[in-house]
Amino acid sequence: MEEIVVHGGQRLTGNVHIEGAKNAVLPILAASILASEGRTRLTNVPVLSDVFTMNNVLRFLNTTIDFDEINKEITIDATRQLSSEAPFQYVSKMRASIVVMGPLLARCGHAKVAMPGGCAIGSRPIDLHLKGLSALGATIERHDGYVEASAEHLHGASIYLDFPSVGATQNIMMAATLAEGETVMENVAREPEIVDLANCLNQMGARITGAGTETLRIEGVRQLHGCEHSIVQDRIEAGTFMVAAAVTAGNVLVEDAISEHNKPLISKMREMGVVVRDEPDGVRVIGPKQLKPTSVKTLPHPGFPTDMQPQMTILQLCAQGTSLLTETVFENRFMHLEELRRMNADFKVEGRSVILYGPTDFNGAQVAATDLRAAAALVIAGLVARGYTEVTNLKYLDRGYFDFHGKLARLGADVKRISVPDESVYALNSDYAHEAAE
Ligand SMILES: CC(=O)N[C@H]1[C@@H](OP(=O)(O)OP(=O)(O)OC[C@H]2O[C@@H](n3ccc(=O)[nH]c3=O)[C@H](O)[C@@H]2O)O[C@H](CO)[C@@H](O)[C@@H]1O
Ligand SMILES: C=C(OP(=O)(O)O)C(=O)O
Repeated sequence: MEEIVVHGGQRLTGNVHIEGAKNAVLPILAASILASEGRTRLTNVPVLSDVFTMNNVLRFLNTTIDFDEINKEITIDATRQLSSEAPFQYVSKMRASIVVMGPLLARCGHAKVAMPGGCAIGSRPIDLHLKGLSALGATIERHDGYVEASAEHLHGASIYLDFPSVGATQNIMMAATLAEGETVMENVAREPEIVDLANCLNQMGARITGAGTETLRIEGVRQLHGCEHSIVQDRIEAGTFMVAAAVTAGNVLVEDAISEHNKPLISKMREMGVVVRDEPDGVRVIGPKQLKPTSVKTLPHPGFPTDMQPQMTILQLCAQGTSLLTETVFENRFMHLEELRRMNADFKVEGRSVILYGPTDFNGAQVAATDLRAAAALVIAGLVARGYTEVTNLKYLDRGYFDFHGKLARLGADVKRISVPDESVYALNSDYAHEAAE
């Protein structure tokens, strides 16, 4: 197995490059299913395990995928007759594969997708996805762990989402592109990744307006075709490096970051005493000697993103005083905190909120990532801890960060990714990682 070993205490300085967004490329790959004519070429594609998983789902559906990892480009040919079943082996690996449902239904008149189930951060039902597809005319059946949607033809509808779910907005919007007539979706997700998906769909010939607002209007068309599209920058990766820079009292230019996409994070960081400024080539972050405490509540966009919550708790734990964080989007996204307790963090969870007692004198420890953003948060804690921090379970990190340790090392962090012997052997040999890191 592999782990990241961080020796804390270095200020981060320099420039860091940000990849295309995982949460944009995954639904856009699913959207490529809709192109019955021509190929789709995506650029600025992040090289992530989730992207490989989505490529495998699409291959299983009978598309041809060519991933040029060096140039970060994917070409998809979905012009052949497609299979309409996404089995458990893929959907269980990555929940986001559920977004093939809308495009498959629209393109094939049928979609059978394994129920995604929950994950470490919450239960994650898909009732809103199904409610929307059924409003477009699909018959929905659930059996043997699968959900099956069928429709001879889809028709436009008025759909109000009870909650602005990102995945439901994407699935319904994609299905509606080929429905007959107009679909009006209200209370939809407004994330930049929704806007990127709508832009790509429009280049494929769809007629979508209102992306980025609470109401989407989709005028159905008969057919979509391939296009060229560059994936939007990853605001969560950018935000993660902003936090890493701030917490180490560093000075980092996060290249090509779009500050408009990270407004709630930047506003909180400024409140804590961090200097954040737009520059021609990106966003510069300069961390103060002492951080001020603050209160944060996660919300759908344009509120504070839940995907930045674990990283934010590190900043709060380093602040001079008591901070509060309330997680309203996922019911179980505090698991990184128990790991941080081993690094000397002091906090109290009360329902959906956590009171964080700073400043923390973090000490290095062996910690295990429980999910994607928890992994990043633990590495960031290691950057400011005394001694060595060893972060395991890197399969989570690899879902959403390309070369995370390499980028941190180039900013001056003392960090390495190493192979260690099997866990059981390793437990008897705790000095191994430190020796390997030196
Ligand atoms: C691949 C991708 O883009 N993932 C992002 C997407 O996930 P995802 O699309 O799964 O997130 P949603 O916005 O759908 O979920 C948000 C909340 O709505 C609930 N819900 C959702 C759908 C539904 O039918 N019923 C329901 O109750 C969920 O349980 C959760 O509590 O948005 C999340 C919220 O910003 C981010 O954390 C994820 O990184
Ligand atoms: C929760 C996340 O992703 P996913 O929805 O793919 O699990 C994330 O990116 O932090």
